[in-house]
Amino acid sequence: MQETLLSRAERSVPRLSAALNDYYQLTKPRIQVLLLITTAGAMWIAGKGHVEPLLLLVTLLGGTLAASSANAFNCLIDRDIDLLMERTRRRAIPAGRILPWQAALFATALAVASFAVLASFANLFAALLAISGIGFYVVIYTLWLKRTTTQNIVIGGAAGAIPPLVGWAAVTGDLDWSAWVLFGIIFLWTPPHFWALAMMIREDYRKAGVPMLPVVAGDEATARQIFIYTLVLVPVTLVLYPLGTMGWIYLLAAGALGLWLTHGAFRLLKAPNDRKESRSLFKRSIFYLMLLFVAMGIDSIFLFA
Ligand code: HEM
Ligand SMILES: CC(C)=CCC/C(C)=C/CC/C(C)=C/COP(=O)(O)OP(=O)(O)O
Repeated sequence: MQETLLSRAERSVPRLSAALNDYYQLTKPRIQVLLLITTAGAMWIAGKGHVEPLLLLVTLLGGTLAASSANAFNCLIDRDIDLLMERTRRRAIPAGRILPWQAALFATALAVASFAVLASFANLFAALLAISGIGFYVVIYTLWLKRTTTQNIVIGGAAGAIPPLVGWAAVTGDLDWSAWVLFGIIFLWTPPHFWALAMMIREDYRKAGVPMLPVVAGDEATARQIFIYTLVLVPVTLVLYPLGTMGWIYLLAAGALGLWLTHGAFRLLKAPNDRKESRSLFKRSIFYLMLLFVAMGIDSIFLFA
């Protein structure tokens, strides 16, 4: 009897950890690291190199809960198209391991937790910004634009640019020009980031009937758009220097990183059908944004020392 109970308990441990992992994956954890870096970078600059460790911690926690909620709602709403795409068909909802009502409850609980954490330990403005980020990503991007227009991620990309606003507001209770430049950087970065990926997996989106730009307009037109957005993005990153928000260390880093990203976008422009080039630009876009925000952090240490 005791043995049966024991073996039953032994069997339930892996099942519980598999279920927990399914819920964890619903939050798209791999994307969160970069969202955390952009939030922390904004807080560091807003605090002129000095941020209360506890405020940093609770803001990153509240921001992660908000992004997790947004991603879980996205997985819930997109379960039909996720089932049709190779990249996403093994996700827990389309694969039937999490039921839609369970995902809805999970996503709602995360949103409530995010609001409670940010409103209690940061401020109401930061909490409201995070909630509006969830609303924008879920309603404007996922429910409306994603399935209806090739400009889906251009407008929807504004949601991904909200985390630095949350970080800035948590520190100052307000948003100034520099905060909006950070927003603009991520807003303009999103099309090169995402369209490079969409070029790699264009057939998946075609199968699912999602009107991503490479599906509708083709590789050449998409590579051209990526190049244009990159050319606009780089000068916007440099604006933080004349604004006095960042110093020369950042200026040099942003210039060098900008050339590196532009070079990647140019190579794709020359070979728009080459999947190696789109894959390389997608990876480059992620390192680019990560290193840009790391450079902001390093510069603030010297600038505000
Ligand atoms: C509307 C805007 C965006 C769209 C449509 C988008 C789309 C995607 C997609 C479809 C993937 C592949 C994910 C997978 O294979 O599961 C991806 C990867 C990624 N995205 Fe985005 N993204 C957007 C904005 C952002 C933002 C704002 C960030 C962070 C600041 C971000 C960070 C990342 C990272 C780090 C990865 C790589 C994950 C990995 O290691 O596989 N994305 N993105
Ligand atoms: C403050 C706050 C809560 C902001 C929200 C930030 C956020 C969740 C950004 C995520 C952007 C993203 C990964 C989009 C992919 O969606 P997709 O549906 O195209 O990707 P998929 O095909 O992998 O599901």
